Amino acid sequence: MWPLLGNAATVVQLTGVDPLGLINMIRQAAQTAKQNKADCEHLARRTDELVELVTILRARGRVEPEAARTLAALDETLVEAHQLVVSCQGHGFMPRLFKAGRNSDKFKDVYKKLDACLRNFPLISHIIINRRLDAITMATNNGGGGCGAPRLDTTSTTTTAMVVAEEDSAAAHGVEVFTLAEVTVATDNFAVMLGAGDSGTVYKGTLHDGRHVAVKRLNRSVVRRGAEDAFGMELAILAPLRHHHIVRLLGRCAEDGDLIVVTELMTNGSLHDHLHGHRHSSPVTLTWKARVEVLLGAARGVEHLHRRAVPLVIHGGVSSSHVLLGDDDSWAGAPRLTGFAASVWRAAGVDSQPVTAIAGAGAYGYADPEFLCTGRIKPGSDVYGLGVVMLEVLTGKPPVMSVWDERAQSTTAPVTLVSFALPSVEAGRLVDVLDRRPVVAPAPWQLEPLEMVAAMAARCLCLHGDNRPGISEVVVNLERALQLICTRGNF
Ligand SMILES: Nc1ncnc2c1ncn2[C@@H]1O[C@H](COP(=O)(O)OP(=O)(O)OP(=O)(O)O)[C@@H](O)[C@H]1O
Repeated sequence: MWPLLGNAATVVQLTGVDPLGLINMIRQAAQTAKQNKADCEHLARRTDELVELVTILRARGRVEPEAARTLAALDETLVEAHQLVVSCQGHGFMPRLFKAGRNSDKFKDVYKKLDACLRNFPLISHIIINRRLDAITMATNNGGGGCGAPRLDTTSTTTTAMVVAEEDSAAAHGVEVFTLAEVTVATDNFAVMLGAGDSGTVYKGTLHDGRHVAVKRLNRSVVRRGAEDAFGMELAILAPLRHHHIVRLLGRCAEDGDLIVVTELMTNGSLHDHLHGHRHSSPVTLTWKARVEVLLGAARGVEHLHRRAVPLVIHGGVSSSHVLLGDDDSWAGAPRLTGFAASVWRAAGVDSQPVTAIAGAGAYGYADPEFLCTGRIKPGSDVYGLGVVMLEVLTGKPPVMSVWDERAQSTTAPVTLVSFALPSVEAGRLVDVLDRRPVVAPAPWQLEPLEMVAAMAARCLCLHGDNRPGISEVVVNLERALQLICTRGNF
């Protein structure tokens, strides 16, 4: 189709309109379409979803041959989409060209082409990063010592490679590079700890320009195979993500064996701390409205990763510790996802994909049972994690806990929240496990929206990923539950 794509002019370049301009023109033309109005508007929405991708690719400047081929096909499809929408405006010679009957086939054809382009991008990113890793590994192993020089151990080689490989991506997305001295000053020598996770410890900091930030420093004393690789991967995956419900990556530092990620500060900590910590009067524990708002925000973040991010991402670690809450006035409506160390780019054309040793599908209590059996991760693994978070929010209980055994007069060995609460939910007895902090004795009209959330949680927690709902269905369900709560008095 486009044999010399590396350097060849694309259709868009030939027509003199850039892809963002075309997307805009499609949007405008759809508004005035007279025939196939619904199809035109749908097509406009689909092409609107490409704005992020096109912006990122333009920011990169240099385009690899694989990406150039797909970009050219995308350009060509955008031109076709624009012609099709214009043809539906009912004047000129185009309407004669695309008769109504044939138009529906034309729309299908354009959707197919758009899908084909979008499916290619994760694969392309994968190829490009692997190629860079190979080149860097070869250079590191051959360089400096010549024949007989000792080979670096694979972990540190891969680490160097990952860090360098993410540099292109991070730089293209405006991620700043900080020196260790700058980070040390910003954090007052790592004085205030915000939290700690599997891959590092997070500190509070203030940059020279006054921005408050969270600084995650890989805990190098923890010998965890692959932890450093995860760090580089986290940067590469997080750098291009821009969404209201995903924490924003601001900077990084790789110096003197220190690997540091700088993100925006989420001043109200994690959902886990609010639900299970020692806060006496957290707004999350006070109302069901706030709780469902937080769930909805988290679900929207996952929806972005699964359906709109470029490349698509599987989070791999959805948990209440990875749902962060922001400013006082808007925090309940603006939770953001973090914890991307186990994330992977979604592979094209497969239902599930193998993961490396460093990635997974959730910590204990959150892990997708299908992943535990097969070792393969899929978007449904995140839906399972979100199902556990939904149960945490409904019951106020942590993902793993001990329960009091009346007969033995002692606490049991730790059990998961799923095995503790799901039987009651499935039996229609949510009240038996419902958290009483927001409403001590909920009336049936208050229980109804919570039962909607519980029923959705139960579906998210199906053993087989294929039986779980897609993330957009979860979002719609939570929107409905929230709407019901709001119309019934914001309890
Ligand atoms: N941007 C932030 N603002 C405020 N607190 C944060 C921020 N990032 C992390 N934290 C705190 O630090 C804790 C651990 O951070 P994070 O989830 O990134 O680490 P992690 O569990 O090691 O992640 P991963 O699973 O990616 O390794 C969080 O639960 C939260 O309490």
